[in-house]
Amino acid sequence: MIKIAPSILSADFAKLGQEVKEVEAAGAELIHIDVMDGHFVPNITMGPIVVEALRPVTNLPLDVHLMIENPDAYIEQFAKAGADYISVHVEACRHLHRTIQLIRSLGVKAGVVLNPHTPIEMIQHILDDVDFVLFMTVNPGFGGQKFISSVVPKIEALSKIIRERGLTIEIEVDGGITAETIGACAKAGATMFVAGSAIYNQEDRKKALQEIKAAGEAVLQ
Ligand SMILES: O=C(CO)[C@@H](O)[C@H](O)COP(=O)(O)O
Ligand SMILES: [Co+2]
Repeated sequence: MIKIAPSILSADFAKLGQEVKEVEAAGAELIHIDVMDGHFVPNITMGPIVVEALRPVTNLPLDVHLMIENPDAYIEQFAKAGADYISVHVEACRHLHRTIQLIRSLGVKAGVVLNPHTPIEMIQHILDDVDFVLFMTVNPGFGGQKFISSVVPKIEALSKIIRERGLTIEIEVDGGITAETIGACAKAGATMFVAGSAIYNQEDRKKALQEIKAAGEAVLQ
């Protein structure tokens, strides 16, 4: 089962509600919201008020990707605003276990994110506590970057650990996902795929989304 999470970072911010509705109608499973603070990453995007504004616009789960320093200070605000999934970067958390517990205590699915260069060993002691792991396949900060294929063996290695330990953790992949790159990640064990520019920068978003999903499902048959 392949889930597609369009990233609104590549949407038209002047009509965000409509942009979300369009990908929902096109068959998206989640809406991915990239939160950037200008410190952890060199870009500034949106905060809890955008999540709150989008909450009544869609029935889809809101997948909030926090690329911020000190995420603990904002997690409650994002949960109250309507986030269903919240992920934090292992590189931004001083007390990762505490942060993950905080997310879960608010009734939100908790995820941990790894930058392309961060080894999976960094999260082996948190695997019992997370709902999902997000692998960055670009350096975080911007949409429209090139997929970094050297991340795929890390996805494969984590899938093996998840299987061996009998855990129920979903693997999400974010960055440069297209109909060409999704297959290798799906084969490696990922099930949730963020796609920003490959959907929103296309004339026919529905066609683009369906092609990406079909390419992911094709390798599983
Ligand atoms: O978190 C990020 C970037 O930091 C992503 O969610 C991007 O928004 C994905 O965009 P594409 O690579 O699919 O264009
Ligand atoms: Co993201």
